[in-house]
Amino acid sequence: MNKRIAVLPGDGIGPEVTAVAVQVLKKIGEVFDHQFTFEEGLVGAIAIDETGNPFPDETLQLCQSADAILFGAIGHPKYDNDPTAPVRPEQGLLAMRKALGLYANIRPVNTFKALADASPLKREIVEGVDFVVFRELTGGSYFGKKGRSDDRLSAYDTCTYTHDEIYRITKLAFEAAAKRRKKVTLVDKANVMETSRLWREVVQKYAAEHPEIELELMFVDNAAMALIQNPRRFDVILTENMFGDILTDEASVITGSLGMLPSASVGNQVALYEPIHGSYPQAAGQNIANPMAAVLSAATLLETSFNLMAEGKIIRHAVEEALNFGYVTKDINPDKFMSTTEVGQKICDFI
Ligand SMILES: NC(=O)C1=CN([C@@H]2O[C@H](COP(=O)(O)OP(=O)(O)OC[C@H]3O[C@@H](n4cnc5c(N)ncnc54)[C@H](O)[C@@H]3O)[C@@H](O)[C@H]2O)C=CC1
Ligand SMILES: CC(C)CC(=O)C(=O)O
Ligand SMILES: [Mg+2]
Repeated sequence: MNKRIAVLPGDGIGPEVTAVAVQVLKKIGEVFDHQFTFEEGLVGAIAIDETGNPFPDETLQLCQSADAILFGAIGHPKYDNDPTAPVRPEQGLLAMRKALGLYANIRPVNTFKALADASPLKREIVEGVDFVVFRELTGGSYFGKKGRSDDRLSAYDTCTYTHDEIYRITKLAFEAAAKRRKKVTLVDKANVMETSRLWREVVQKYAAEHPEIELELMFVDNAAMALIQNPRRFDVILTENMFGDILTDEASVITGSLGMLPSASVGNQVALYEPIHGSYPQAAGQNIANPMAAVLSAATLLETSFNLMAEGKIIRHAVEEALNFGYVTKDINPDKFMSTTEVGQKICDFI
C-alpha cells in the first residue's frame, strides 16, 4: 500500500513522541511491505517562531493533500505565562481543526491489564474499564465569539451550537454504540445552559428513532464524579467540546497516565490522529515523555484511515507486551523506567 502521511510534531514533547510513532509506522511498513511516506509541517509555537502564523497555509495544503495526519501537541510556556500575547499556539490547533472539518474527536479509554495498579484509583474500580468519548471538536465556547470590553475589564466567550453540529456527531456516537454495548450517555449542563438543552433535544429525537440504543442523560458535574466512582458504567459518552476536553484528561487517571490516551479527530475528509495530552513543556527535550498515546494514535490511523486492521492490532499488541515486560516511562513506574526512545525501540522490537 502507498500512503502519504502528514506529520505535525508541534511543540514541547510533541516532536519526541511523534518521532516514536513514525518509527513504529516505518517498522510496520517494513514488515508488511507498505510504502508510507512522511512529510512534516509546522503548527503551534514553532510555526509562530518560523512564520509568524500558528497554522501556516503550507501546513493546511500538506494536510489537505495527505492520506492521513499524525499530530503531536502544541503549546509553550512563553504564551501560557503571557495572557496578553495576541498570537497563540492554541489558535493554530483550533484553526487546523476548523479548516479540516474535524468535528468529532474520538477518545477511547481502556485499562491495560498490566496497568491496573498504575492508577491511583483502586484496582477493582479500574479493571475492565472500556468506554469511548465522542467529543464535539469544532463548536462551543472554544470557537464562539470572544472578546473584551473597551476598558478590557470584562471578557466573554460565547458558547454556540447548531442543530447540524450536534446531529452529525450524535450519528457517529450512536453508530459506535451499535457496535459496542449499545448505550450512549449524553453529558451536558442542560439544567443551566441553553446550548445543552439544544443538545438534549437533538439527541433525544435521534434516540427515539434508534430504540435499540439506550440513551442516558447526565449532568457534567455528576459525570465528573461517576467517571472516578464507577467508570465501568459508561459505554459511549457523547458531549460538547469543553466538557469532553476536561473529562478525558480526568479519565486518563483510570488508565494510569495521560501519556496513554490516543485519539482520532475525524470529519468528512482527511482524519488526524493525536495523543490527548498537551506539549508537557517541563519534559521537553528530556527523553522522558510516554510515547504510547502517540503510538496508539498511529495504530488508530492505520485502522481507521487505511483499513489496516492487522497492522493496527500488532502495534496494540506490541504496546501491551512493552507494558507486560515493564518497558515503560517514568509516569507509569517512577522506580523503574526507560526513556522515550528506549520504550519506542522495545515496541518496534515486539513488532
Ligand atoms: N492537543 C494539544 O496540543 C494540547 C495542548 N496543550 C498545551 O500544552 C501545554 C501544557 O499544558 P498542560 O496543561 O500542562 O497539559 P499537558 O497535557 O501538556 O500536561 C499535563 C501533565 O500530564 C502529564 N503528561 C502529559 N503528557 C504526558 C506524556 N506523554 N508522558 C508522561 N506524562 C505526560 C504530565 O504530568 C504533565 O504535567 C499548554 O501550552 C497547553 O495549551 C494542552 C492540551 C492539549
Ligand atoms: C489546547 C486546547 C485548544 C485543546 C485541548 O486541550 C485538547 O484538545 O485536548
Ligand atoms: Mg485537552
